[in-house]
Amino acid sequence: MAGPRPVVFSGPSGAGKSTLLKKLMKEYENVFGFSVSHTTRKPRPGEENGKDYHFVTREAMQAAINNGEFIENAEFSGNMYGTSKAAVQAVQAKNLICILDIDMQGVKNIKKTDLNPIYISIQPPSMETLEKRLRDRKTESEESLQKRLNAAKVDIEFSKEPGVFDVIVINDSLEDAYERLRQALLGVS
Ligand SMILES: Nc1ncnc2c1ncn2[C@@H]1O[C@H](COP(=O)(O)OP(=O)(O)OP(=O)(O)O)[C@@H](O)[C@H]1O
Ligand SMILES: Nc1nc2c(ncn2[C@@H]2O[C@H](COP(=O)(O)O)[C@@H](O)[C@H]2O)c(=O)[nH]1
Repeated sequence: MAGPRPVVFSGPSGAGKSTLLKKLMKEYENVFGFSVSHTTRKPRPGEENGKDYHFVTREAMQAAINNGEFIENAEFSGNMYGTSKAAVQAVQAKNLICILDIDMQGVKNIKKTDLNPIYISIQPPSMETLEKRLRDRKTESEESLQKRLNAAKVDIEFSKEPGVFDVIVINDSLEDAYERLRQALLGVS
């Protein structure tokens, strides 16, 4: 795919990917653009269709996958998620650096494509902190929270595999983590 090298953000649910990438895109709005994924999960308060996600039904998403419209897709915590070719192309057409926020399965699948992104893992300082942040976010049912915490344990181990990620940022203090991210991506602090 043409254009500057995309950036993949991955890491456990609740690690702080959205928080960090929103901060980055606010500061560098003419540099980065977000690849708006599709999902079958219900919108959270404040989330906008077409901005945070394309919120779709399972039937519509499966039909689009079958039609070859997705670069990757995955089932996570009981919902479908996926990156459409159109989402990435829309960012690249503006000559912006495309940012993808995807789970571990997405990382594995993107590695089989020719997208060639920089892979960044955002990790929590501990499982206890992760659980607290997810609970305090108040977006998940107990069932969804437990699924996300179980997935997080696998994700944390995956992130330790040599060569999977180019950069690992531990999101302890938000300001410190942001500075490390900015340094890694732009060489500025
Ligand atoms: N460094 C931090 N210190 C304290 N709280 C934080 C920090 N970073 C993020 N948070 C908070 O933790 C919660 C989870 O962050 P966020 O939603 O960005 O995670 P995420 O990795 O994008 O999760 P998901 O994968 O579920 O979308 C949010 O309520 C956010 O405000
Ligand atoms: N494989 C993909 N994973 C995705 C995509 N968009 C988001 N995600 C990941 O899903 C979980 C949960 O997100 P949430 O918004 O419900 O909290 C998180 O880890 C995201 O990174 C995608 O297109 N493909």
